[in-house]
Amino acid sequence: MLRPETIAQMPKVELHCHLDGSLSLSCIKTLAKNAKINLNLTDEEILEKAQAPENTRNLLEYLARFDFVLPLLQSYTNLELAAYDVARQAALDNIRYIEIRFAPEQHLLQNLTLEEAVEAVVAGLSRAEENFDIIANALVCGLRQSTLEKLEKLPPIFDHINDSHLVGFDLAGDELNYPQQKFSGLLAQVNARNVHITLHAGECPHCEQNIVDSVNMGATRIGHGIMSKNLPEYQETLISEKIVLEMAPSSNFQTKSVTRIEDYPFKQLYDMGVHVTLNTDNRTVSNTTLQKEYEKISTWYPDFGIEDFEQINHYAIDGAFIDIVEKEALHFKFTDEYKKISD
Ligand SMILES: O=c1[nH]cnc2c1ncn2[C@@H]1O[C@H](CO)[C@@H](O)[C@H]1O
Ligand SMILES: [Zn+2]
Repeated sequence: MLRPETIAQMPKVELHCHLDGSLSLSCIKTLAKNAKINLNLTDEEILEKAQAPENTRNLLEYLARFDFVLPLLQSYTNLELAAYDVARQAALDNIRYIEIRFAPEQHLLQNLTLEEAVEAVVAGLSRAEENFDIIANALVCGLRQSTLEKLEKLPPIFDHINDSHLVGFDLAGDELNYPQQKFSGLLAQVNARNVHITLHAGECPHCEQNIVDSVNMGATRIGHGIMSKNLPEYQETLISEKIVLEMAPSSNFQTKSVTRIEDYPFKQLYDMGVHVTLNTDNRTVSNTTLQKEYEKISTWYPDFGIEDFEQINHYAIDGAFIDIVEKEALHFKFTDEYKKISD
């Protein structure tokens, strides 16, 4: 088992982090003040509302926790501050490259347009890049429970926004009731624009088919993908196609993807050669940091060593939605820094 100080030294990549689920306490308070919303709550009460309890029963109960912060994220200023806040926390977590995702349609209650919501987030990420040693990009999420009419407004965002920080598309939300098949037309519109795709899939019990369908619809990464453990014949395809699984241990236990460590497939998939990665999913809702997720993995699998953590970061770099030159620079930097930690 690695010491927390060793884990803290490791540079990290995070591919799966939701903006709205990851706001710090101080940021939540600032956003409320700006929005002229009187929360009238102690710090403990704020966190209680923003975090999912351990006895959360399923994904839908987990997602209900987002209702608390969304009213605070309805202006350009607040979205910019929120994006800055999450990238700042990531830099403190020794993350050098992060992709932060959000669903623009949830931020339009005060007359922002979809494009303005994206511009605000991208502006906050750019400002964080100036102040911290981090590269921070944005992903646009569609919500599965949304109407197709609303969802079809998302692909054109990629025509209208010409900013290098906007790097990909995701589908999040209710996987229990909205399987992947429903979205083939939408994803064709995303593919037509050559936009990178990662999709939440295989997060819920009995949802494994969504993983196969997601890859067939153009996803090169899968959000969680826990149920791939039930697809022994398909694991070879995940390996040969170098599909990246964005796993998030704390979140996966809270949503009851799994309930026993023996059933968590991270190490088994890693040993087979599947490109697994570690992520927070939601720093606040899951009350975590990437440091804590690494510590958890190190405790569960004491043999998972520095070189294994380095390997999953190289997998994450390979799967990142950036160009080959940026990837090479990150690979080089990580190899160099991990070597120093091992020495
Ligand atoms: O683990 C997850 N699975 C599915 N959807 C999620 C998860 N975490 C967050 N969101 C959803 O994504 C939206 C945009 O960030 C959040 O508002 C939440 O509804
Ligand atoms: Zn997620």
